[in-house]
Formats: sequence, structure tokens, C-alpha cells
Amino acid sequence: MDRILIEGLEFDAVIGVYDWEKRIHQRLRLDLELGWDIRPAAAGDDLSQTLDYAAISERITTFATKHHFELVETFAERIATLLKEDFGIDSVRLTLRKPGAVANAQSVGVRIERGEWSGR
Ligand SMILES: Nc1nc2c(c(=O)[nH]1)N=C([C@H](O)[C@@H](O)CO)CN2
Repeated sequence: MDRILIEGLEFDAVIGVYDWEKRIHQRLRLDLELGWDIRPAAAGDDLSQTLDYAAISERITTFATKHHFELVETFAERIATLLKEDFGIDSVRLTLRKPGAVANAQSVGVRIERGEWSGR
């Protein structure tokens, strides 16, 4: 399967388990692999036949400003749902990192896969 990539998308969100985290914004970093057949877009050189990575990046960034979650797990799952409902994307590989969360770690986070991946 072909993939559309969005790597290192950064945005701020209210996210965390603890009370002090509910009063601040913290940086999140998102990597996405989106399964999509790019051949129709390539054949016609036509953006409307593919996934607009700019539109998707903006949608996720806006979503992040409007929703508050405790767990990165919840945030990751909601992004996968948004991608399916708003853009018709069935196959998603998603890594969501919270770089500032653990002092001695470069970052922490989750990686999920949803949908079918042929050819890995
Ligand atoms: N598996 C997870 N562990 C933890 C999370 C999380 O979202 N998923 N969150 C926290 C705190 O919010 C942390 O980011 C700040 O100390 C702790 N563990």
C-alpha cells in the first residue's frame, strides 16, 4: 500500500493525568503514515484525488486546541478516529510523543496501527 507521510508535526495541547497538567499547555509531536493509493492523483496530477497533508495537519492542530485528554493513548485513538471520519482514511500508523513529560527521557508516547496494511 502507498503511504502519505506527516512527520514531526508539533502542536500544544492540554494533556495529562495530574491536576497541574490541566492548567498548562504541553508540546506533543506526531508522526503519521496514512495508507492511500496515490496512483489516481499521480496519473492526473490532481490534489483532489489524494490526501492533502496540509489540510490534515491543520485539522489535527485545530483538534488539539479544542480537546483536553488525560492520556496520550486517548489522544492517539481520537486522532485515528478523526482521520477515518473526516478524511476516509482506514489505515493509519501513528506515533504520538510527549517530549517534556519525563525529565530523563528524550520523549515518551504511544504508537498505534489501525486498519489493514498490505505489504507492511
Ligand atoms: N502510558 C501512559 N503513562 C502515563 C501518561 C500517559 O498518558 N500514558 N501520562 C502521565 C502523566 O500525564 C505524565 O505525562 C506527566 O507526569 C504519566 N504516565
